[in-house]
Amino acid sequence: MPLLEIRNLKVEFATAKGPFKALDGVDYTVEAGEVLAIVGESGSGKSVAMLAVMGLLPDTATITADKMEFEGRDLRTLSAKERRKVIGKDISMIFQEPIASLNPCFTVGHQLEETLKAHTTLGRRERKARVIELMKAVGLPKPEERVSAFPHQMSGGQCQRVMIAMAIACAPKLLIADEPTTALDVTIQKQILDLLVKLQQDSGMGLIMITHDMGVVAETADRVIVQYKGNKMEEADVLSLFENPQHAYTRALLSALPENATGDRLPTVSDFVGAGGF
Ligand SMILES: Nc1ncnc2c1ncn2[C@@H]1O[C@H](COP(=O)(O)OP(=O)(O)OP(=O)(O)O)[C@@H](O)[C@H]1O
Repeated sequence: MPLLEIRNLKVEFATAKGPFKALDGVDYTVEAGEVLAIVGESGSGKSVAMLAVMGLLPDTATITADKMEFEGRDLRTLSAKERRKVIGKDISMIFQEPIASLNPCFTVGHQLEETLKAHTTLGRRERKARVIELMKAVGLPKPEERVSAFPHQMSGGQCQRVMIAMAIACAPKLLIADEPTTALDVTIQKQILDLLVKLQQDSGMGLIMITHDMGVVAETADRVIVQYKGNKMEEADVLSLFENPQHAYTRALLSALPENATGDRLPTVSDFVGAGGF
């Protein structure tokens, strides 16, 4: 049984200009221990799809799917209470803006402890020990001191490490990382990607990596879904996708990688729109 199995997921938003179809019938399957990358440019519906899984879309969204299962449990029919047991514990998510995702009023140690309080039965002393353990696991220096730091006293990369610590606090079976390195400096991006891959390999959790960056796909993924304007263009294992891309849009994304540059200017996807028939 797959960890996550979604069939024909559609999301439509009610907007002032009328209904807007953000996702138009996409399938996603993630096996236990697998890294799936969902790649596509801005607006392709990558985030919307995973926010639908997490139940985090606003009321203006209408979500339909023929199947939406986590470990065989139907996510569509879970009560709010049952959903809280799965979301944030078995499935967790990290976002692009680590500083904005943390509460500025509380220390990072407190915020990590709150996550443990919500989802585990650990006592106070055990929680404090686990917080230090988690901070070590994500490579935060001097965790005994850093527990008392507020988010604004940390760098973006360190805040993302805290967010990752929060996300793995309850040993999730599936972690969804939505552009986890986009807001960070280039040198830090690589460190955070390496950390995510290491945590995934050590724990065996499934990982969904949402990205617009084929470089990130190459570094992390086992399998790749390429999305464009709410539709799936292509799905393949990572080697086949890079060696033998089937769809013109995938070739467009690949040609935007710096190592594939031929002229004095990098091509963009818009150079291919129309020509490739998508
Ligand atoms: N709450 C909302 N109301 C209306 N439209 C929305 C809402 N949230 C997202 N959309 C639209 O849905 C489409 C898909 O958005 P989504 O955030 O999933 O794109 P994405 O591929 O993740 O790109 P990005 O990397 O920019 O987030 C976009 O056109 C976006 O404007």
